[in-house]
Amino acid sequence: MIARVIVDVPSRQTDRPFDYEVPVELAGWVEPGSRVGVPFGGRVVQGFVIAIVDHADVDRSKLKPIAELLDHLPPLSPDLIELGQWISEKYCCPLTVALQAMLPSALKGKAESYVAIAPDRMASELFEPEWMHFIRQQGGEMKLASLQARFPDSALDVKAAIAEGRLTERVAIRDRLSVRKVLTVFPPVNREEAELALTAIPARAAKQREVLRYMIGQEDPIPLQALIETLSTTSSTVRALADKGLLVIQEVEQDRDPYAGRSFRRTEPLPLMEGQQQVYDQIAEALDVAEPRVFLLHGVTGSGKTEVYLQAIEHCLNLGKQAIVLVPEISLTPQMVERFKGRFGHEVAVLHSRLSGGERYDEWRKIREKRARVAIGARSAIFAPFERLGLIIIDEEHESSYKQEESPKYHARDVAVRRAKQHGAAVVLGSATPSLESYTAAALTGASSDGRGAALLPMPERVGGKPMPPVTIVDMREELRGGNRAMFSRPLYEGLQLRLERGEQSVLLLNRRGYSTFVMCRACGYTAQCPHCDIALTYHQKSRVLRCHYCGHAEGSPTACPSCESEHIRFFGTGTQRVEEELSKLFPGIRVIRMDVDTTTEKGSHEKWLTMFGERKADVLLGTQMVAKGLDFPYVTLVGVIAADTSLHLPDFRAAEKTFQLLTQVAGRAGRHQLPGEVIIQTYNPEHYAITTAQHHDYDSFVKEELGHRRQMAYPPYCRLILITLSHEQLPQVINAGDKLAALLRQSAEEVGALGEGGFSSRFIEILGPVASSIPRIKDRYRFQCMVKYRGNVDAVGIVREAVAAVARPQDKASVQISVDVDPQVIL
Ligand SMILES: Nc1ncnc2c1ncn2[C@@H]1O[C@H](COP(=O)(O)OP(=O)(O)OP(=O)(O)O)[C@@H](O)[C@H]1O
Ligand SMILES: [Zn+2]
Ligand SMILES: [Zn+2]
Repeated sequence: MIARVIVDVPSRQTDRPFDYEVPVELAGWVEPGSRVGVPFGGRVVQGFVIAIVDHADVDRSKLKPIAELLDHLPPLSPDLIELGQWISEKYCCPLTVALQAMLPSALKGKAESYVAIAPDRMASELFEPEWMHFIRQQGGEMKLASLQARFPDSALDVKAAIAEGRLTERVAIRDRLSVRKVLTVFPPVNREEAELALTAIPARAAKQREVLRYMIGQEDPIPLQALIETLSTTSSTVRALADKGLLVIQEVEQDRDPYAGRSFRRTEPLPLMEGQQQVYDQIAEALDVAEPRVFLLHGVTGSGKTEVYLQAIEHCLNLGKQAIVLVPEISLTPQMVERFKGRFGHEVAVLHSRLSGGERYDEWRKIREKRARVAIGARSAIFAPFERLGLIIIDEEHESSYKQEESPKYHARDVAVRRAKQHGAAVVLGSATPSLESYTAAALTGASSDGRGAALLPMPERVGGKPMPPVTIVDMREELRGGNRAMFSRPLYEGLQLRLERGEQSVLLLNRRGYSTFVMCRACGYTAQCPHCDIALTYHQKSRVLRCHYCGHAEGSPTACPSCESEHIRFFGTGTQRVEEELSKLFPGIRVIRMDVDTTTEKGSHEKWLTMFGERKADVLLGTQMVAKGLDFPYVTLVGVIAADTSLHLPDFRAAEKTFQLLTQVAGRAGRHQLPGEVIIQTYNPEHYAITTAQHHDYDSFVKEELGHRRQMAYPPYCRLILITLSHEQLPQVINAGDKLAALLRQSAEEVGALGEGGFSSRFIEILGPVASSIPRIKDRYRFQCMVKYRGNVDAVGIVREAVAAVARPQDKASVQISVDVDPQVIL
């Protein structure tokens, strides 16, 4: 039997299966999806079996055997392998990178060397070195690294011993994390016998008596540690009883449950509103026929999308299938999880990046071992290892965080559609502000069963006919003319004042992108820049440190200008910290919760702040994008946006779309319950269509206007993009490689005969660049980019793959690095 293995060496040359012999003792265990350790280039590396075949491509006698099998259940299934192949093709990345992305990081094993005393040397020798004696004490085998740590001078001797055959070396793949096992004490099986034994225990072993008596009275096994603590005894006492065969101590697998100790109030399905019912019926019908279908649920904020998701999932489970719910990382709050756990209890597995590696691994195993039927999580939860998927829900489908920014640069929305096709599952994309891509796909094509296009499901009204909150636009230029230089306009100031008086709550959004504090000298104009990246350093007030958000470089903040020695060096910008200060100045005693990257890095902090706010322990929730999504607090009656424009001027063709989405989302946080709400948006561009349409909650008008611009500039959804970024420490090298790449791309584009056929023909390809990236240097590497725009039946990815392969020389570490981003979301 021969196994085709994808080795975990991510490079272009190794991105193909290699054949290995399956040793007899592993036959029947090794299957497609198995994770194995295999010898490769003089090392042992981790790999995935993607197929079992009878004939090898090479001379069978030359095949090496698989060194070890890493899990008894294969972590990947054939459908996930196929999905990985699709990702690797579509997003131009090595297959192993795609496969590894599907698994919790705990399963990324690394090779470790072990040394063992050779079998014929097991009899202890008279004059052996201390380290050899030590290995013997360890049972004859131990980790090489541990031996070296203990005997740092032994390296040469150990090497010699291996060469002489006194020691053998073995390499094995070890997981970074493993199943957590807890030593557990089991009550005696035969209680009568134990009672008898109890009387036989001598009086001087009183502690043993006590432990045994206690265990006789127990129904369930108890963790050893807990037993020791309860009876204030020692492990040797318990072990003594185990040695006598009166108790059993065993390792028991235990889950690290991040939600342990929290109870979730059981909720019942609500009777659906008419709008919800219509949408639900269509989804339920698709689930019944089990055909792959895509729906775009366009429901305004507060229209009750989540209830529809919950009932659709219930229907899916009743059909004996499983469901995946994707939500953006920052919306995955306890509030959100609670809504799902409240309905489906412990059958919900939660997967997100704020869990520790171990917790993530355990949640993943819950799915793998069929203990969970619903997975809720961020982007990568799309790979939840379910076998019969019925439904995939993507909430806030327009969120750019569904696109992974590092390899594999996949979009979870596209992966979802593909996975649904494999399983005959339905996909529901939900949003109050659908991405233009999804919206045009749905509006133009409607539903079709081949998994392309989508059926539009509108929910234009809030639950119970609650009105959308009125939105006031404040022109900050007028404020300035009126003599107000503060960051709060008079209407926003008065609005906040009123909420404080009434004991209601406010949410303040600081749209912070590119808007953090920076350091500038007022005398000479010097700004503090990162020495490794062409970007200004951000000032962190608490630690008084300047930090680069791209490479992590940090330095103390200067007291005098490094350039002209003037003392007029100041911190500029309006970070959340400054808004917070301003609030306390204007409203003494105001209770503010600030949520931004600085206050939410600690594990659980995000949750802590939201719970506090929900319990009305603060008057204002102030934050970045994090406060815009999914929150549902009954006492929030004012939403203020401090500066709507900051995202409007980014060098990104989606700038207007992102601004509109953010404003609409944050406006939707107000007045969702009994109390009526109000929204105040401050801006320097009051007539911009992204702002005026958001004011009127008018998605259709926004889309119409925005599509006009996209069409004119030939941007998505009127074409597709591939962004190729080249980087190198030396500028001439990057420019050279960029020119070469662009020339090759143009040549292939010409060959397919669609080059420059203009913006509106059904088939075209256009090569832009090379130009310097908008951040021209990151981590001491210069960056240039080429952009491929294409439409219609053109294999642009194929063209790019070939051109990149011709320019990149990956075996040469000093060569230019090239990264390919298909359907990029961020173009910096
Ligand atoms: N059928 C129903 N009957 C009564 N209340 C409902 C019903 N459906 C939803 N609700 C309530 O309406 C409120 C808004 O619903 P939900 O949060 O699901 O809206 P949403 O569309 O997901 O909003 P957003 O996109 O703003 O997050 C919630 O408090 C929810 O409990
Ligand atoms: Zn200066
Ligand atoms: Zn930097």
